[in-house]
Amino acid sequence: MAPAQPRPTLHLSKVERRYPQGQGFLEVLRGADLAIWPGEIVALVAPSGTGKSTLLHVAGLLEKPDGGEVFVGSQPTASMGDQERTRLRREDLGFVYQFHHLLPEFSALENVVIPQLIRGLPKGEAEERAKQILAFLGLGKRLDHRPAELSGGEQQRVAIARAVANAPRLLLADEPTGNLDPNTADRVFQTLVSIVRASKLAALIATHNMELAARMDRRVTIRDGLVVQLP
Ligand SMILES: Nc1ncnc2c1ncn2[C@@H]1O[C@H](COP(=O)(O)OP(=O)(O)OP(=O)(O)O)[C@@H](O)[C@H]1O
Repeated sequence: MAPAQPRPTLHLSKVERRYPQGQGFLEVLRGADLAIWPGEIVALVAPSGTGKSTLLHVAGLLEKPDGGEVFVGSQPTASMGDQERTRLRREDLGFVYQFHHLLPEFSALENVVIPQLIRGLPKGEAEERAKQILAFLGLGKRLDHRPAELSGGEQQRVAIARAVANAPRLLLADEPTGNLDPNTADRVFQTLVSIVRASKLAALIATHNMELAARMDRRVTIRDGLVVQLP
């Protein structure tokens, strides 16, 4: 039997997305194509207002495309129902945002454990895994701290730990270091890359920081509603 063809972890195929504007529509994505392969870290470097968040929302199955298809692995998602999309999002995708969105009343450990419990993992296993990931990210001594008792960089590392705890296939990050000073941003970015590499994930990371973008495997931008490769 012929070996299975390798597939991108994420494949946006001719994706269209438009929003009502006045009498007509604002065409934000007009047939955007993007494939991200296992283990690849791709930077999305797009000027404000060109559709970066729209692309991340469509890739993250938070918004449905108005045309085209979004494949997560081999699964086409455009015609999936909400329940199935939620399941796929929970199992296959991890999200990191500019502001960490941690649960303020829970500890660092609990913030990483809770999404795993929601997915159905036994508590002991979820805690063990959370401890390992937090230790890998240099937070082994901060397990019991609540978000307000952590520095900005530490909070963002907890958010990264939470995003990878369910062993997603794809990590989507929107300005994950945008809220941090340059030195902390650099350290957080390094830990993000190291955990993505160690877990053999694929990642799409939106950033305005060209220095960080230069250290990723590939850079893309959005031009006239299409995804364009940058040098
Ligand atoms: N729900 C919506 N309804 C109407 N227009 C929208 C909606 N969401 C986004 N837009 C418009 O679509 C365009 C692209 O928005 P998007 O948020 O994707 O930009 P962006 O590149 O992420 O910008 P930034 O970097 O400033 O966040 C913008 O002109 C925005 O005003």
